[in-house]
Amino acid sequence: MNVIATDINLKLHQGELIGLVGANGIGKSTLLRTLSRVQPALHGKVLLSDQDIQSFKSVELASQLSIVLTEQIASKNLTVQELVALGRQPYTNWVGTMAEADIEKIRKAIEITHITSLVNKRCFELSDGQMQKALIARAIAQDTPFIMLDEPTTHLDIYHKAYILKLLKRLAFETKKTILFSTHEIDFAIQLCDKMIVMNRDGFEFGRPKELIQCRAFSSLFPEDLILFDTQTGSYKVRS
Ligand SMILES: Nc1ncnc2c1ncn2[C@@H]1O[C@H](COP(=O)(O)OP(=O)(O)OP(=O)(O)O)[C@@H](O)[C@H]1O
Repeated sequence: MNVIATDINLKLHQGELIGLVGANGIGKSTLLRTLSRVQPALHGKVLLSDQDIQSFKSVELASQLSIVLTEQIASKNLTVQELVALGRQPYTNWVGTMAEADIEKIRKAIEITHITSLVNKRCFELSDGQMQKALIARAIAQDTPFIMLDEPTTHLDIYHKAYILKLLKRLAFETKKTILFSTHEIDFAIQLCDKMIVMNRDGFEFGRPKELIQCRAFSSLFPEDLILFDTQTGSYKVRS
């Protein structure tokens, strides 16, 4: 057995956008999968609204927590409209009948993720970035108090990276959701997140981006032979 990370102890609050950063292979996806019950923790507890996550029934958990993983979805034959509609599954009855409110949430999720022109396309016809936006729309349609996303902006161009992260920030603030996402866009995360989790070989640091800059959390994230963290601009610079 390979233990990825230990002694992770933190509390996330309503209305916060939290970025999870760290080098390749450090354990960001593993942490998100563990927090969302996709895989079991080797040790310790995850509490959601003070309740052990293990004690939730699956459908109950799906109404509290949505997760966007990087893995491919099961059926790429679905249209974008159908994929986003899956977000409403935890709330519909056993035949999947949707109420007006469900349809409205799907419409809104499609609109704010800028994928209206894609609704009738099948998922296999989408580019990676378009697919990423459709999966984010599905999580938004699910409308849970807690949203987790594993590298939600990987395939997006720089404009849409900023757009999606700002959208997540607005969603967290306006709808009082807790949104946790992993990312390699450290400079965008520093600018937009309320809090960040920095995973490194010695453990993890958790706090507001400004505090993390001050305690040199970003400076010690990578070997300093190639890149240096500039505390003034909050970004990495290539060594000349
Ligand atoms: N299915 C698996 N089986 C065995 N080991 C795995 C598996 N998935 C990941 N690992 C290992 O677990 C460790 C953490 O991987 P994880 O995917 O959580 O890292 P990450 O921080 O998300 O990395 P990246 O930034 O590259 O996506 C890595 O060392 C990886 O090799």
